[in-house]
Amino acid sequence: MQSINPLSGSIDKSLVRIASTPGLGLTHHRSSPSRLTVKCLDSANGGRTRHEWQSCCAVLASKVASQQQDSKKTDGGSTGVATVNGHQTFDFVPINGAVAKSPFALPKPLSISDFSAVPLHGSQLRVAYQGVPGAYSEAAAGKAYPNCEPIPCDQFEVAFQAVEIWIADRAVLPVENSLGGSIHRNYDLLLRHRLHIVGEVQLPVHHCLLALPGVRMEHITRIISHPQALSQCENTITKMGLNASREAVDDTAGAAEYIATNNLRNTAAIASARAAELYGLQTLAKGIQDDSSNVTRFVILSREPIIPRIDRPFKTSIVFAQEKGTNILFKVLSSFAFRNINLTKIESRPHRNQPIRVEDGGAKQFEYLFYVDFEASMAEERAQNALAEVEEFTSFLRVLGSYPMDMTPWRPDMEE
Ligand SMILES: O=C(O)C(=O)C[C@]1(C(=O)O)C=C[C@@H](O)C=C1
Repeated sequence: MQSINPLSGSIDKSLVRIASTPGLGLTHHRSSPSRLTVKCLDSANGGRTRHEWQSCCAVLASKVASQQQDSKKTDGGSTGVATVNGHQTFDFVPINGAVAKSPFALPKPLSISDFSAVPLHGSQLRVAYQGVPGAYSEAAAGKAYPNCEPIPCDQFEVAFQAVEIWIADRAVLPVENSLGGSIHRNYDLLLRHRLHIVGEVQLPVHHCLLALPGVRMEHITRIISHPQALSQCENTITKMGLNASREAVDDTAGAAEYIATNNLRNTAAIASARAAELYGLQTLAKGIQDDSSNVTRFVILSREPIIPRIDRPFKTSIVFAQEKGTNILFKVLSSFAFRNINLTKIESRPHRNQPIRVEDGGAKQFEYLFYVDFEASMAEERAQNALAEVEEFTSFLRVLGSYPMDMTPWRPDMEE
């Protein structure tokens, strides 16, 4: 996945393949066995993908530039960026002396600093998720697209960007859990980015307590996991009577990997059964979520919206802000109630562009953005009428997506 491959120190073949793909607006030459110079041509006629590639190159160029600073400081690697005749030109050179840190030959998550390779091979859908292999988000990607190529990303934002710059075709991101509540970060990112919700996945989440082989419950003094997973198991862990501190890490499977890589015999991870398999851990306890029907809801994001239909149940997600000084929430909710449109979710978030309104007399009011999901397709007249009405009361309204509902029958034994 990376042009600069930190494990082998060689230039990734996929970058050469990409740079060789006709119509992408990129040219390249190998200036030395370990150096690849890629040039972004403004005049290339690459069709729909050309602009995306150019923005990809711009991102790459700036990331490579910052990597250059870092690598000079740390391991002497060099990466050059220049603008030549208005074209962005950049060299990829392996970072010297980089060695494999993990004993597991699994894909390393994308991070902002290494957006670089965009494989365009075959027709397999590339689905970005946050976390490392074994994360529940990876399972959600597999449920949505069973034959996809899952692309691990180290942050939610990276998954959004991976789709925007065509490294991935879709992103699958958690938005709420039946026990832990909303994943606020993703609500904020939905607004900041221009991707469309094209589907949802509801995934039963069954947590396990994992530790190194041979470690017993009484050895555990620390439990690490994703904050959502810690909160979903809070009561069960307390009831187990473990005298262990709890620490938040980026994702559940990452916690398992961390224990294995660092041979931590006093630490347990809350993660999936698949993470135990992947990272060679044993299961101390399973089904430790506080409710057996624990479910996380994920949204599927794409660059293009889908055409809403009426031949199957659809959901629509919107975000809106109120007119200054008016209280519109009741009116908005009535627009749906009068048309018998069921609301499935409402979430308020700070209006970050304008968080405070100072009223006459000095009182400060917090400003909010409201996210609403309702059970109707934008192809239905009642939904269109409801939104036309909502638009009258609001200063800002955006449809985040109209998409098929996940109607998978729920079975308590469905394990992830
Ligand atoms: O850490 C993971 O495995 C994730 O996929 C993230 C996440 C989340 O953000 O809620 C997804 C599902 C579970 O609810 C716990 C964690």
